Amino acid sequence: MNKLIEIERLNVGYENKPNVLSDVSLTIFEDDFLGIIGPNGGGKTTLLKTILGLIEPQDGVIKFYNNGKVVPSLNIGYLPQINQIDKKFPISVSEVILSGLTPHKQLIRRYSSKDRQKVKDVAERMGIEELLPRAIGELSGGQLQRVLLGRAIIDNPKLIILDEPSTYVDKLFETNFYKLLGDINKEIAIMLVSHDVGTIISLVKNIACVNQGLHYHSGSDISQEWLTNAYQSCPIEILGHGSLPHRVLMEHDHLHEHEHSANTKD
Ligand SMILES: Nc1ncnc2c1ncn2[C@@H]1O[C@H](COP(=O)(O)OP(=O)(O)OP(=O)(O)O)[C@@H](O)[C@H]1O
Repeated sequence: MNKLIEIERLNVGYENKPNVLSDVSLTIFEDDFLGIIGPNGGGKTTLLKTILGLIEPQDGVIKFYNNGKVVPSLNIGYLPQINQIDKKFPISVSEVILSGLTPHKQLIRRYSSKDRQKVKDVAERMGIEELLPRAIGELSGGQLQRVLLGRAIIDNPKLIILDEPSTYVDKLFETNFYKLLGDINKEIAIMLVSHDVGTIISLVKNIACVNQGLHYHSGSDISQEWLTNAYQSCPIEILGHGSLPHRVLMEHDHLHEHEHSANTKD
């Protein structure tokens, strides 16, 4: 399987908060569906922002690949936490989706009729065609999520990164949303941050637990037993609901997490 992103020995921190991520290594594959779990303040968003180039690491390497060859950058779609969106901003659904077509995602640009057709196609796929002329302030949380997902995929990215997409969203909506993600994952790699472990473990192909360090679980070898172990070494704030898939737990080593688990809270 081809690599898409390779992260080696990453150290990331802030001026007043060093060592948010310590010695983190991770590989994301071309058809990956990678779940990112971990406690509040464990560094999940920091990891996403570093991959997106929004934060400069103190140390370490991030390599991007296209068809197995190293490239300088990658087209990545980002779906922010919904509470980061200012719903009072006077902008329509179609404008939000269109803004996903610009290199720096700025809002002002001239768009062609081809661009507008792309918006229609994406909206159709997301099931939100009727919402296109509406202002984003009029939307429900679930509708807004679809709009943001449309914005994230419109530019044919190799990877989309979703930060807690199910926050404030009802269960029926969530099920449909995850179906949509499964469909998108046939073409695009997905990195999904969630506290809702119960839901994501039935969806993802691999899991990384981020708690200053990173522990990688390949192939979703996840069970109730795994969850108990993970909870000890990578405490997860909100445990998921619904039934867990029963898969065989493979042997794995939590040493790295234990090394870092002492001082990872805010
Ligand atoms: N801009 C910043 N300046 C200083 N410290 C920051 C900044 N952003 C995050 N932090 C700190 O870095 C740590 C990791 O934060 P981060 O948002 O990456 O965690 P998280 O795992 O995404 O948390 P949550 O699950 O609550 O979203 C926290 O202690 C946080 O307070």
